[in-house]
Amino acid sequence: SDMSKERRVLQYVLQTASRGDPDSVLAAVDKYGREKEWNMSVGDEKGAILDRFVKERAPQTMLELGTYMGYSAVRMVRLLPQGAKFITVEVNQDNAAVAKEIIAFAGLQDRIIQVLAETAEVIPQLKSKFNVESFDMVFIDHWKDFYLRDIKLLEQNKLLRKGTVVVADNIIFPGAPDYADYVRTCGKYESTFHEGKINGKKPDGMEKSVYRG
Ligand SMILES: O=C(c1ccccc1)c1ccc(O)c(O)c1[N+](=O)[O-]
Ligand SMILES: [Mg+2]
Repeated sequence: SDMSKERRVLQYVLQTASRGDPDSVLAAVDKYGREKEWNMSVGDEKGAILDRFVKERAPQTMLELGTYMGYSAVRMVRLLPQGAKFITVEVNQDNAAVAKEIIAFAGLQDRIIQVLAETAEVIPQLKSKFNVESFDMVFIDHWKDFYLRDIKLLEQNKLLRKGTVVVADNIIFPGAPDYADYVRTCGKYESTFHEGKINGKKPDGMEKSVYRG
């Protein structure tokens, strides 16, 4: 069968970006998405907001739910201090394989732990399997109807602590209304919405929720 869209993006990155240069990798994914085929990476507008959150929090431990092609993993790890621990979880084998190549091309393979699993399965194992006490920051960007289930799993497994910053993509499109309602009204988070368009046109945004501990 012919190449998947994700493989076409990878080929474009390998042919046009500079090895070991994360910014050129991000620019290539964004350019391909703008000029050729849209892809569901967080992109440059919401990505710039994410950059600011990462710089402000400077997390030593970070978790991402939903690697996809590795765009947001590259985006965030490029801003982390060298010793930081970054774990990203993806259930789709083909996309995880593309992400592995994009992350390696960006030169960040030694700073990213990729896990191929369902998030509900791996969240309860993170402390034991990956020697994590708790996360300073979490980025949620996988299936929208799993957001609420998984933030509750993170709470129950004591993986959040006072000041943990939880950022969730796609609050408007495709939307995660039950998640947004929960973080805004349960009393455990200081939650704010940050508007950011998809591909410069489609209204969307991310929710930033700081755990009160
Ligand atoms: O689900 C979609 C989707 C829905 C409909 C059509 C295309 C993609 C999507 C859209 C934008 C995202 O940022 C994103 O993370 C996702 N996703 O799959 O997780
Ligand atoms: Mg998304």
